[in-house]
Amino acid sequence: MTAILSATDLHYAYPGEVPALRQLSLGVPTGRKLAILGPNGAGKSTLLLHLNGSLRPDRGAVLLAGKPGDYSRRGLLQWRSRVALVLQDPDDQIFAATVAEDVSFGPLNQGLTDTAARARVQAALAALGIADLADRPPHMLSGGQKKRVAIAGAVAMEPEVLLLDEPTAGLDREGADQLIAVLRQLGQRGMTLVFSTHDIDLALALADDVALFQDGTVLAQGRAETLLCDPALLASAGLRPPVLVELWLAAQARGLCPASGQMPRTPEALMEQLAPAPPALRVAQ
Ligand SMILES: Nc1ncnc2c1ncn2[C@@H]1O[C@H](COP(=O)(O)OP(=O)(O)OP(=O)(O)O)[C@@H](O)[C@H]1O
Repeated sequence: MTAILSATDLHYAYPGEVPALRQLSLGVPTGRKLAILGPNGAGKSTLLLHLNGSLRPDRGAVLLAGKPGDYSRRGLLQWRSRVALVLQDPDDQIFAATVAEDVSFGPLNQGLTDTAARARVQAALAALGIADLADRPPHMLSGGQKKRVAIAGAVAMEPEVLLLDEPTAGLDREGADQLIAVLRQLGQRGMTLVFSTHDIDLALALADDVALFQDGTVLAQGRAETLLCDPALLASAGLRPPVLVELWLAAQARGLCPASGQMPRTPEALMEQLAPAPPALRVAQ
Protein backbone atom coordinates (compact mmCIF):
# COMPACT_ATOMS: atom_id res chain seq x y z
CA MET A 1 0.00 0.00 0.00
CA THR A 2 1.56 3.34 -1.01
CA ALA A 3 1.47 6.33 1.33
CA ILE A 4 0.67 9.72 -0.19
CA LEU A 5 1.79 11.33 3.06
CA SER A 6 3.94 10.04 5.86
CA ALA A 7 5.39 11.27 9.11
CA THR A 8 8.60 9.84 10.46
CA ASP A 9 9.75 10.24 14.03
CA LEU A 10 7.98 13.59 14.52
CA HIS A 11 8.64 15.56 17.65
CA TYR A 12 6.97 18.89 18.37
CA ALA A 13 6.42 21.11 21.42
CA TYR A 14 4.42 24.37 21.37
CA PRO A 15 6.64 27.17 22.72
CA GLY A 16 7.14 26.75 26.46
CA GLU A 17 4.94 23.62 26.60
CA VAL A 18 5.52 19.92 27.12
CA PRO A 19 5.82 17.98 23.83
CA ALA A 20 2.54 17.57 21.95
CA LEU A 21 4.03 15.00 19.53
CA ARG A 22 6.78 12.54 20.39
CA GLN A 23 8.51 10.03 18.14
CA LEU A 24 5.41 9.87 16.00
CA SER A 25 5.49 7.83 12.80
CA LEU A 26 2.50 7.20 10.56
CA GLY A 27 1.59 6.62 6.92
CA VAL A 28 -1.48 7.94 5.09
CA PRO A 29 -2.47 5.19 2.60
CA THR A 30 -3.30 6.63 -0.83
CA GLY A 31 -6.99 6.66 -1.76
CA ARG A 32 -8.21 5.44 1.64
CA LYS A 33 -9.94 6.94 4.66
CA LEU A 34 -7.76 7.12 7.76
CA ALA A 35 -9.15 7.93 11.23
CA ILE A 36 -6.78 9.56 13.71
CA LEU A 37 -8.47 8.24 16.82
CA GLY A 38 -7.64 9.22 20.39
CA PRO A 39 -8.75 11.08 23.50
CA ASN A 40 -8.76 14.86 24.02
CA GLY A 41 -5.30 16.37 24.06
CA ALA A 42 -3.64 13.33 22.43
CA GLY A 43 -2.10 15.48 19.68
CA LYS A 44 -4.49 14.77 16.79
CA SER A 45 -4.98 18.41 15.70
CA THR A 46 -1.26 19.06 16.09
CA LEU A 47 -0.51 16.18 13.73
CA LEU A 48 -2.99 17.45 11.11
CA LEU A 49 -1.31 20.88 11.24
CA HIS A 50 1.98 19.12 10.48
CA LEU A 51 0.51 17.13 7.59
CA ASN A 52 -0.19 20.28 5.55
CA GLY A 53 2.92 22.18 6.65
CA SER A 54 1.13 24.64 8.98
CA LEU A 55 3.47 23.51 11.76
CA ARG A 56 7.06 22.44 11.28
CA PRO A 57 8.40 19.62 13.45
CA ASP A 58 11.23 20.22 15.91
CA ARG A 59 12.60 16.83 14.82
CA GLY A 60 11.58 14.25 12.23
CA ALA A 61 10.01 14.81 8.81
CA VAL A 62 6.77 14.89 6.88
CA LEU A 63 7.00 13.37 3.40
CA LEU A 64 4.56 14.16 0.59
CA ALA A 65 4.60 11.48 -2.12
CA GLY A 66 7.94 10.32 -0.71
CA LYS A 67 9.62 13.76 -0.79
CA PRO A 68 10.43 15.84 2.30
CA GLY A 69 7.97 18.70 2.85
CA ASP A 70 9.08 22.00 1.28
CA TYR A 71 8.51 24.82 3.79
CA SER A 72 9.40 27.64 1.37
CA ARG A 73 6.54 30.04 0.53
CA ARG A 74 6.13 28.49 -2.91
CA GLY A 75 6.52 24.96 -1.54
CA LEU A 76 3.82 25.53 1.08
CA LEU A 77 1.41 26.92 -1.52
CA GLN A 78 1.81 23.75 -3.59
CA TRP A 79 1.68 21.52 -0.51
CA ARG A 80 -1.60 23.05 0.72
CA SER A 81 -3.05 22.82 -2.74
CA ARG A 82 -2.42 19.07 -2.69
CA VAL A 83 -3.28 18.59 1.00
CA ALA A 84 -6.19 20.73 2.21
CA LEU A 85 -7.07 21.11 5.88
CA VAL A 86 -10.55 21.73 7.27
CA LEU A 87 -10.34 23.14 10.78
CA GLN A 88 -12.58 21.96 13.61
CA ASP A 89 -14.38 25.29 13.96
CA PRO A 90 -15.67 26.63 10.62
CA ASP A 91 -15.64 30.18 12.05
CA ASP A 92 -11.81 29.92 12.04
CA GLN A 93 -11.88 29.25 8.31
CA ILE A 94 -14.76 31.18 6.73
CA PHE A 95 -14.28 34.91 6.31
CA ALA A 96 -15.76 36.17 2.99
CA ALA A 97 -19.04 38.03 2.54
CA THR A 98 -20.79 35.21 0.67
CA VAL A 99 -20.47 31.45 0.54
CA ALA A 100 -19.44 31.43 -3.14
CA GLU A 101 -16.79 34.07 -2.53
CA ASP A 102 -15.41 32.12 0.40
CA VAL A 103 -15.25 28.84 -1.53
CA SER A 104 -13.56 30.59 -4.48
CA PHE A 105 -10.67 31.80 -2.30
CA GLY A 106 -8.64 28.58 -2.59
CA PRO A 107 -8.97 28.10 -6.38
CA LEU A 108 -8.15 31.80 -7.03
CA ASN A 109 -5.16 31.49 -4.73
CA GLN A 110 -4.05 28.52 -6.83
CA GLY A 111 -3.90 30.88 -9.82
CA LEU A 112 -7.06 29.75 -11.62
CA THR A 113 -8.96 32.20 -13.84
CA ASP A 114 -12.28 33.60 -12.61
CA THR A 115 -14.17 31.29 -14.97
CA ALA A 116 -12.25 28.18 -13.90
CA ALA A 117 -12.61 29.12 -10.22
CA ARG A 118 -16.36 29.64 -10.67
CA ALA A 119 -16.67 26.15 -12.16
CA ARG A 120 -14.74 24.70 -9.19
CA VAL A 121 -17.01 26.55 -6.75
CA GLN A 122 -20.16 25.25 -8.43
CA ALA A 123 -18.84 21.69 -8.44
CA ALA A 124 -17.77 21.87 -4.78
CA LEU A 125 -21.06 23.38 -3.61
CA ALA A 126 -22.96 20.69 -5.56
CA ALA A 127 -20.77 17.92 -4.06
CA LEU A 128 -21.57 19.19 -0.56
CA GLY A 129 -25.28 19.63 -1.38
CA ILE A 130 -25.27 23.37 -0.66
CA ALA A 131 -25.60 24.94 -4.15
CA ASP A 132 -28.61 26.88 -2.85
CA LEU A 133 -26.45 28.65 -0.27
CA ALA A 134 -24.03 30.21 -2.80
CA ASP A 135 -25.14 33.82 -2.30
CA ARG A 136 -25.81 33.64 1.45
CA PRO A 137 -23.61 35.46 3.97
CA PRO A 138 -21.83 32.70 5.94
CA HIS A 139 -22.53 34.27 9.32
CA MET A 140 -26.24 33.66 8.76
CA LEU A 141 -25.81 29.90 8.35
CA SER A 142 -26.28 27.10 10.88
CA GLY A 143 -23.25 25.30 12.32
CA GLY A 144 -23.82 22.30 10.05
CA GLN A 145 -24.14 24.50 6.96
CA LYS A 146 -20.96 26.38 7.89
CA LYS A 147 -19.15 23.07 8.25
CA ARG A 148 -20.14 22.13 4.71
CA VAL A 149 -19.02 25.53 3.42
CA ALA A 150 -15.61 25.03 5.05
CA ILE A 151 -15.31 21.56 3.48
CA ALA A 152 -16.47 22.93 0.10
CA GLY A 153 -13.68 25.51 0.31
CA ALA A 154 -11.15 22.71 0.66
CA VAL A 155 -12.77 20.46 -1.97
CA ALA A 156 -12.80 23.35 -4.49
CA MET A 157 -9.00 23.17 -4.54
CA GLU A 158 -9.32 19.57 -5.79
CA PRO A 159 -6.71 18.34 -3.30
CA GLU A 160 -5.32 14.81 -3.37
CA VAL A 161 -5.70 14.62 0.41
CA LEU A 162 -8.41 16.16 2.56
CA LEU A 163 -7.56 16.55 6.26
CA LEU A 164 -10.56 17.09 8.56
CA ASP A 165 -10.26 17.99 12.23
CA GLU A 166 -13.21 16.50 14.15
CA PRO A 167 -15.54 16.75 11.11
CA THR A 168 -18.77 15.89 12.96
CA ALA A 169 -18.10 17.97 16.11
CA GLY A 170 -21.08 20.19 16.84
CA LEU A 171 -23.39 18.45 14.35
CA ASP A 172 -26.63 16.73 15.32
CA ARG A 173 -27.19 13.09 14.35
CA GLU A 174 -28.82 13.90 11.02
CA GLY A 175 -26.16 16.49 10.15
CA ALA A 176 -23.39 14.04 11.04
CA ASP A 177 -24.98 11.25 8.96
CA GLN A 178 -25.31 13.57 5.97
CA LEU A 179 -21.71 14.65 6.29
CA ILE A 180 -20.52 11.05 6.56
CA ALA A 181 -22.38 10.29 3.31
CA VAL A 182 -20.68 13.25 1.59
CA LEU A 183 -17.25 12.17 2.83
CA ARG A 184 -17.87 8.61 1.60
CA GLN A 185 -18.67 10.01 -1.85
CA LEU A 186 -15.45 12.03 -1.87
CA GLY A 187 -13.58 8.85 -0.92
CA GLN A 188 -15.30 6.94 -3.75
CA ARG A 189 -14.01 9.57 -6.17
CA GLY A 190 -10.46 8.68 -5.12
CA MET A 191 -9.72 11.47 -2.65
CA THR A 192 -7.59 10.39 0.31
CA LEU A 193 -9.26 11.37 3.59
CA VAL A 194 -7.69 11.79 7.02
CA PHE A 195 -9.95 12.76 9.89
CA SER A 196 -9.28 13.22 13.58
CA THR A 197 -11.88 12.15 16.09
CA HIS A 198 -12.45 10.85 19.60
CA ASP A 199 -15.76 9.41 18.41
CA ILE A 200 -15.20 5.70 17.86
CA ASP A 201 -18.60 5.38 16.15
CA LEU A 202 -17.47 7.85 13.49
CA ALA A 203 -14.36 5.72 12.92
CA LEU A 204 -16.60 2.64 12.59
CA ALA A 205 -18.90 4.42 10.13
CA LEU A 206 -16.21 5.87 7.87
CA ALA A 207 -12.65 4.63 8.35
CA ASP A 208 -10.80 2.08 6.23
CA ASP A 209 -7.76 2.44 8.50
CA VAL A 210 -7.19 3.71 12.04
CA ALA A 211 -4.19 5.28 13.76
CA LEU A 212 -4.64 5.03 17.50
CA PHE A 213 -3.27 8.05 19.37
CA GLN A 214 -2.22 8.49 22.95
CA ASP A 215 0.05 11.09 24.56
CA GLY A 216 1.35 12.54 21.32
CA THR A 217 2.25 9.31 19.61
CA VAL A 218 0.72 6.50 17.56
CA LEU A 219 0.12 3.37 19.62
CA ALA A 220 -0.94 1.35 16.58
CA GLN A 221 -1.99 1.81 12.98
CA GLY A 222 -3.84 -0.71 10.84
CA ARG A 223 -7.11 -1.69 9.25
CA ALA A 224 -10.26 -0.56 11.05
CA GLU A 225 -11.50 -4.18 11.08
CA THR A 226 -8.48 -5.16 13.17
CA LEU A 227 -8.04 -2.21 15.54
CA LEU A 228 -11.70 -1.50 16.33
CA CYS A 229 -12.16 -5.16 17.39
CA ASP A 230 -9.27 -5.14 19.86
CA PRO A 231 -10.68 -4.09 23.28
CA ALA A 232 -7.31 -4.37 25.06
CA LEU A 233 -5.53 -2.18 22.53
CA LEU A 234 -8.33 0.41 22.54
CA ALA A 235 -8.28 0.48 26.35
CA SER A 236 -4.62 1.48 26.24
CA ALA A 237 -5.79 4.69 24.50
CA GLY A 238 -8.65 5.17 26.97
CA LEU A 239 -11.25 3.98 24.44
CA ARG A 240 -13.80 1.17 24.18
CA PRO A 241 -14.85 -0.64 21.02
CA PRO A 242 -18.00 0.68 19.33
CA VAL A 243 -21.15 -0.70 21.01
CA LEU A 244 -22.01 -2.56 17.80
CA VAL A 245 -18.62 -4.28 17.87
CA GLU A 246 -18.96 -5.12 21.59
CA LEU A 247 -22.32 -6.78 20.84
CA TRP A 248 -20.80 -8.64 17.90
CA LEU A 249 -17.86 -9.91 19.97
CA ALA A 250 -20.25 -10.99 22.77
CA ALA A 251 -22.46 -12.78 20.23
CA GLN A 252 -19.41 -14.57 18.81
CA ALA A 253 -18.31 -15.62 22.32
CA ARG A 254 -21.77 -17.16 22.88
CA GLY A 255 -21.74 -18.94 19.54
CA LEU A 256 -24.61 -16.84 18.21
CA CYS A 257 -22.73 -15.91 15.07
CA PRO A 258 -19.72 -17.28 13.21
CA ALA A 259 -16.27 -16.21 14.40
CA SER A 260 -15.18 -15.67 10.80
CA GLY A 261 -17.68 -12.91 9.91
CA GLN A 262 -16.78 -9.36 8.88
CA MET A 263 -16.91 -6.58 11.46
CA PRO A 264 -20.44 -5.14 11.22
CA ARG A 265 -20.59 -1.40 10.51
CA THR A 266 -24.37 -1.10 10.78
CA PRO A 267 -27.03 -2.76 12.99
CA GLU A 268 -28.41 -4.44 9.85
CA ALA A 269 -25.02 -6.02 9.12
CA LEU A 270 -24.91 -7.39 12.68
CA MET A 271 -28.45 -8.79 12.41
CA GLU A 272 -27.53 -10.58 9.18
CA GLN A 273 -24.78 -12.43 11.00
CA LEU A 274 -26.88 -13.20 14.07
CA ALA A 275 -29.66 -15.08 12.35
CA PRO A 276 -30.46 -16.27 8.85
CA ALA A 277 -33.27 -14.37 7.19
CA PRO A 278 -36.64 -15.98 7.99
CA PRO A 279 -38.33 -17.80 5.12
CA ALA A 280 -40.63 -15.54 3.15
CA LEU A 281 -44.18 -15.65 4.43
CA ARG A 282 -46.60 -17.37 2.12
CA VAL A 283 -49.53 -15.25 1.24
CA ALA A 284 -52.76 -17.24 1.33
CA GLN A 285 -54.29 -17.45 -2.13
N1 LIG B 1 -1.71 26.59 20.41
C1 LIG B 1 -1.28 25.83 21.42
N2 LIG B 1 -0.41 26.32 22.32
C2 LIG B 1 0.06 25.56 23.33
N3 LIG B 1 -0.32 24.28 23.54
C3 LIG B 1 -1.19 23.72 22.67
C4 LIG B 1 -1.72 24.48 21.57
N4 LIG B 1 -2.55 23.67 20.87
C5 LIG B 1 -2.56 22.49 21.52
N5 LIG B 1 -1.74 22.51 22.60
C6 LIG B 1 -1.46 21.39 23.51
O1 LIG B 1 -0.91 20.31 22.75
C7 LIG B 1 -1.44 19.07 23.19
C8 LIG B 1 -2.11 18.36 22.01
O2 LIG B 1 -3.25 19.14 21.64
P1 LIG B 1 -4.12 18.82 20.35
O3 LIG B 1 -5.10 19.93 20.17
O4 LIG B 1 -3.22 18.50 19.22
O5 LIG B 1 -4.86 17.47 20.80
P2 LIG B 1 -6.17 16.79 20.20
O6 LIG B 1 -5.92 15.32 20.29
O7 LIG B 1 -6.49 17.34 18.88
O8 LIG B 1 -7.26 17.21 21.26
P3 LIG B 1 -8.87 17.44 21.10
O9 LIG B 1 -9.47 16.07 20.82
O10 LIG B 1 -9.25 17.97 22.43
O11 LIG B 1 -9.07 18.42 19.97
C9 LIG B 1 -2.37 19.37 24.36
O12 LIG B 1 -1.65 19.19 25.55
C10 LIG B 1 -2.71 20.84 24.17
O13 LIG B 1 -2.95 21.47 25.40
